Amino acid sequence: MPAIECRSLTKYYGDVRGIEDVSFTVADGEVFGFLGPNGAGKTTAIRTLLGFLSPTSGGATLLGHDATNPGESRAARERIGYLPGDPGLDEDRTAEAFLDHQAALRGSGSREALVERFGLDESRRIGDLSRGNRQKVALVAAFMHDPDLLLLDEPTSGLDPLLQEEFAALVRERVDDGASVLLSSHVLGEVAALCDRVGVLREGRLAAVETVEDLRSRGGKQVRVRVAEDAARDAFEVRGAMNLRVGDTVSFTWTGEYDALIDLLDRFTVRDLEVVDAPLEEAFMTFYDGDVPGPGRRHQGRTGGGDRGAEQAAPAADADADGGER
Ligand SMILES: Nc1ncnc2c1ncn2[C@@H]1O[C@H](COP(=O)(O)OP(=O)(O)OP(=O)(O)O)[C@@H](O)[C@H]1O
Repeated sequence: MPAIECRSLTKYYGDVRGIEDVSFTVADGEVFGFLGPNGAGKTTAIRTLLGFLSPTSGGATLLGHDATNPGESRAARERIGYLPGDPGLDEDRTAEAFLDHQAALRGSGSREALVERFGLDESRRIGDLSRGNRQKVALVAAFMHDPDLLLLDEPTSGLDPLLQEEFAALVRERVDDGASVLLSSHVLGEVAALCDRVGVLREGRLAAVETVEDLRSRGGKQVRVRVAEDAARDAFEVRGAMNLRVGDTVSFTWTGEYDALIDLLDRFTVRDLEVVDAPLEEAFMTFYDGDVPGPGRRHQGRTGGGDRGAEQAAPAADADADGGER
């Protein structure tokens, strides 16, 4: 049984498209990444899967439960850890009171270990915590009941690099213990480091689902070569060579067959040669027409509409789906 099976899932907010015709499967024990720029539909997909939003059409199962059926969705959420992209934590409560409440709903076997691991001071009022510390509270809430499936929306936003590493280690441990993960990010490196496969969301649609390995190979190789002869530009303007630069050395991104590259270079006396993986970003140019998700792009808070205000740091067992929206 797959951890998630999503079939033509579509969610419109009135006339505004959230996601359209999104289909994918997350296998048991897999880490699947949603990658896409702001507004691509990552949060909408996750919240519809969780049953917090009712789909306009299509369906999904989570851990075998029908995500569109409120009773089944509630049952599934007991075995799910959810980290919202924008945890609407109650500012007046202490972290301890919030985690106590979440623990009462779903359990808290790993709470103490996680609090220690992330160096969280539970006694402080959530309103007094920095963004990173709030994110830690949300992380502990999502992981502390040792869920079978984790849905993590921009999980490392606000965390410093050391804590990002700690988070990545935690995800890997949980997957080794049998959990499955769906995480969203617009940080390519994060997705590449953690995920087995990536679903690229663009304007509400899944533009592609690929293994990280395939994505890398799609990016091609970066070639830098110095030749003894005068390197005429025309000689390198061949199919497969992109971003060509000709100077003392010639550099280009090679997306063709290796044999063709060797044939090309064989016409020269090669003095120096470097062939390395092209940055993963290049693979994404093909999906985004230059609007590439990357480390420089930060999460921007949204002004919530409709049901967004009800978001919590973990799925409350009694959370209601919005029901009414189309
Ligand atoms: N409550 C809402 N009411 C109306 N439109 C919405 C609402 N929530 C999201 N949208 C719209 O749905 C589309 C997808 O937004 P969504 O938040 O799912 O994208 P995202 O990929 O998660 O973006 P981000 O990285 O900014 O979180 C956007 O056009 C957005 O404006």
